[in-house]
Amino acid sequence: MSRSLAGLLRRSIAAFPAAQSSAIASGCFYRSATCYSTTVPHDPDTHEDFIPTSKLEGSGLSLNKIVEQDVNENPVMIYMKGVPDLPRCGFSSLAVRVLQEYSVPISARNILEDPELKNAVKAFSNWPTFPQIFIHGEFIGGSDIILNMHQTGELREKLKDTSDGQEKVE
Ligand SMILES: N[C@@H](CCC(=O)N[C@@H](CS)C(=O)NCC(=O)O)C(=O)O
Ligand code: FES
Repeated sequence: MSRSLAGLLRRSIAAFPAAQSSAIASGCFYRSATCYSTTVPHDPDTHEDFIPTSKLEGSGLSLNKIVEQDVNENPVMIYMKGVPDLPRCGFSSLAVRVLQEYSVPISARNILEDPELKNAVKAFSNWPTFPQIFIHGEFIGGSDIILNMHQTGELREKLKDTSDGQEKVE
């Protein structure tokens, strides 16, 4: 593992000492003000003008089709909280940092921007949490799995057919 990635793993815990015990209990490193793990319940009394809608729906494709297209057309696709340059959750941040160890293009969608997309991705993969990573159309899993695959060398194998998908040498 590169030194930067090992550092990130340590900082994920160390940066939030006060929240550490509750964070570990809840699975949330960013608990308190910046945690996005809660789902906003749909209020049946909300006027339909204010019900969250998907930005992607205007494309004419169903959200399920959009996800299918995303994962088939992009060698590495991640659905995450935030964007690769500004992850909004420690788990998404970790997954991006792992993928950035390789010279592969990373395609991403921010599910925080689109609750409908978030539900569509969960239904597509049958996986309840984010991040969600797909490689060559295959659902891989979340941050624990991608980190483990990186550590065992399995990720390098998976990415080796992707254009210049070699682990970066540091
Ligand atoms: N162990 C998981 C951690 C991911 C996780 O627990 N994500 C939570 C908090 S960000 C989540 O997505 N919860 C459901 C949601 O927010 O809709 C992994 O390996 O990816
Ligand atoms: S753990 Fe809180 S947003 Fe991901």
